Amino acid sequence: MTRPIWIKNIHQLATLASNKEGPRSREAMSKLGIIENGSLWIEDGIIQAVGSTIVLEQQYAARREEAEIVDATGHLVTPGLIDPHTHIAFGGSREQEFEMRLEGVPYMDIMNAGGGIHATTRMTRECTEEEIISQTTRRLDSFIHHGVTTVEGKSGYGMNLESELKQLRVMKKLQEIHVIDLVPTFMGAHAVPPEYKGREEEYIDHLINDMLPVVAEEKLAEFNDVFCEKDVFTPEQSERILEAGKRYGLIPKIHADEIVAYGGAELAAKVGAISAEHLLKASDEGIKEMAKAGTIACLLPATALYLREEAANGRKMIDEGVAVAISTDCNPGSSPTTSMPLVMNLACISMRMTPAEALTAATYNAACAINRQDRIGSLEVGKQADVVLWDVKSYQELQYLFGVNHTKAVWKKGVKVVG
Ligand SMILES: N=CN[C@@H](CCC(=O)O)C(=O)O
Ligand SMILES: [Zn+2]
Repeated sequence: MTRPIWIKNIHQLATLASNKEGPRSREAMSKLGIIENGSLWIEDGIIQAVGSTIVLEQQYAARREEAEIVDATGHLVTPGLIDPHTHIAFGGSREQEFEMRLEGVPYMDIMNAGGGIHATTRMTRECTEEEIISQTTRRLDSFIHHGVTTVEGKSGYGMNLESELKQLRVMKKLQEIHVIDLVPTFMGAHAVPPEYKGREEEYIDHLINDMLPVVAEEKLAEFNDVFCEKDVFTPEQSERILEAGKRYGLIPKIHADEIVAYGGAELAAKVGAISAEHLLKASDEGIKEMAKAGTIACLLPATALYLREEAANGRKMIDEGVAVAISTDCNPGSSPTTSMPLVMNLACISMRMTPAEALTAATYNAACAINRQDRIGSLEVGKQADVVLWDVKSYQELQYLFGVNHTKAVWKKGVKVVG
């Protein structure tokens, strides 16, 4: 039996609790369920009680000696942050491309010349499972130190049956050995591999007929993602791939309208995608359709910054009724960061979201984007005790003091893993 944990005297406890289920948009994104001088009682990895310290002192009067007490005077406590979009399991790195881009070479030109996603695919194919596990573990360690307790991860640097399965199996193993919960997405449609150049439809047939059945059979993924972009997959091809995934129980996600407006947001609404990603160039019509369909916008302001592009219009999306989540997009090319706190800062600075909206986007709405809102994303009785204690007094201060990692302690399923 492990000792209960009682985190008390919390200056500001942002529970993110609400009596309304489902992704939040408009003013619901600003409601953080704040408790001043709050308390959390954690036992068996689960939150047993949430409330003011005065109330929990009475409730647990008979058991206070039993508990390990954490005095959070002067501190903010939030749910563990959730990163709903990463490409975390890969081999190698691409710092020379970073220099090329700084000299002005566009991201897609590098990719079309065989670099970018193709370069990482070559390096990932060459790695053993053990090598990818070791490189990915370093990134997961960095995530947890930034207060992130759950991470979605995509395949897509294999682009053949063997290597796609290798990436997904690596994530399955990491799920067993690392404290972070990893949520796997199949993204065989990250690009058309060079060996299929000019035979795009054949690659799609291969993906649908040979890859999807094995991914589903081995239960290696929950979602199916496509890079719907000019010179990658057209909306029609993307729809075919996502509809095929649905037949295997994989929920659609789409990398949409990142570089050019391409109808990705509209397609996300049409196929019932749980989320559409990037959306820098999403059309007004596409945003409206996403709001109507309940598709979450998963916005990646660190990627926009890194590519020196104008960020997606998060403000407009929230005002139009789209639920917004945010993510690092952690990948070796367009956003090699593991800092969700920085992403929250950028959501405020580059997407004109409020500090409260940024926190909702990195917790509850991020949980919704990976279909986990029943167990994570808010601090409520019965939910997993994924908790972060921050070295600031409020969520406002967390977003204001930007570019700094204020994580002081992290509990994953009630076990202290940082601090
Ligand atoms: N845009 C497509 N895929 C990734 C980048 C992958 C890479 O450059 O390796 C993204 O979401 O940003
Ligand atoms: Zn991505």
